[in-house]
Amino acid sequence: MSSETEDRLPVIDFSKQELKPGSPEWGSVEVQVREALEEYGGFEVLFDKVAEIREEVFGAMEELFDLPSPTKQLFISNKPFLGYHDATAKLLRESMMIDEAHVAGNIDQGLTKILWPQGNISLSKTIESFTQLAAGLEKTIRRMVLENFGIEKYKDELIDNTNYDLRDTKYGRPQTGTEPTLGADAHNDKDFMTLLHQNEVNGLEIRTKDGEWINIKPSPNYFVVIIGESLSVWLNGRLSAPYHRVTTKGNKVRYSIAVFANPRGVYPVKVPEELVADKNGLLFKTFDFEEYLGYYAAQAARGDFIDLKVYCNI
Ligand SMILES: O=C(O)CCC(=O)C(=O)O
Ligand SMILES: [Fe+2]
Repeated sequence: MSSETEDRLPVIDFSKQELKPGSPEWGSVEVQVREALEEYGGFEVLFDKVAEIREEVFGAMEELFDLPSPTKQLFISNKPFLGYHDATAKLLRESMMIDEAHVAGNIDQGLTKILWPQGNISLSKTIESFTQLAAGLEKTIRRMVLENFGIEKYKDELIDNTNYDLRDTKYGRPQTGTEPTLGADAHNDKDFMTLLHQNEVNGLEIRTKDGEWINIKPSPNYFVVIIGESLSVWLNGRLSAPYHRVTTKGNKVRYSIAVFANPRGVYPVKVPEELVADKNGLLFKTFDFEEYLGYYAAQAARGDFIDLKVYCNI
C-alpha cells in the first residue's frame, strides 16, 4: 500500500527578472532543475506572472464548461485525446484539448468559433495568454535540461519540432459521500514536459521513487512541472516520467489547465549520439509521436496501456 506524505515537490523560483542564460542565477537554477528532475521527475515553479492572469483563466474555463452539453459536443475530434471529452460513469472529469494552441489564432479558430458562432475574442485571448506564458517557461526549462546534459546544440531543433497542446479539465462535484473521488487514474505523461496550473481545490498527487504519493497543494503563483516519457526516452532513459493521479474530496469544482509540450508528428525523435556512448548503449528506437499516440489509443481502448518506453524499447 502506498501512503500519502506531507512532503512537497522542490520549489524553484523563476520569477527573478535577472534570469538570463549564462548568468550566475541561471546556473544556480539549472542545478536545482536537474536535481529535482533526477529525484522526482518534476518540481513546482514560483512564477508570479501566472497569478496575474489566473482569475481570468479560471473564469474562461467556467464559461467553457458551463456551455450546454450539445454545444460542448460540437468540439469533437477524431484524433486521440483531442477535443471535448465528457464525464463518464467512472470519472467526473470533463476536458477540452486543443492542438497547436501556441499558434496564433488556433484557439480562436479551433475552439471558440466552434462553440460560439459569433466568436469569443476575450476568451480566446485569455487562453492564448496562458498558453504563451506556459510555453515560454517550458522553453526556458528545457534549455536548462539540455545544457545540463551537454546537448544544448539540439535545443532549436527540438523546440522547432514541439507542438504545444492545451488541456482544460474540470473535475465535477462528487454527488455523494465523503470518500475521495478518482479524477484521473495514475499515469505518466507522454510528452516532453507538462506545465500545469490548478485552481484552489486540492487533488493532484505525484508518486516518488519510493512509491509514496506527494500532494501538490495549489498555490496562486505556481506552475507544476512534470516531465513526460518523450523526454525520458530522448535522453536515453536519463530521467524518468513520474506517475501522478487526481483524487478530489468535498464539493468544490476543481479546474486545471495544462500545456503539453509534445513532439510534432513526423519528426523522428532520436536519442542524440552524445547520450549513447556510455556503457548502456542505445536503449530506445527512434519514434514518431503521433504514430505512438494512435497505437496507444487503440491499445488503451482495449484496456492495455503501453508506455512509450515499452513501445520503443530495443
Ligand atoms: O488535473 C490535473 O491536475 C492533472 C491532469 C493530468 O495529469 C493530465 O491531464 O495529464
Ligand atoms: Fe498527467
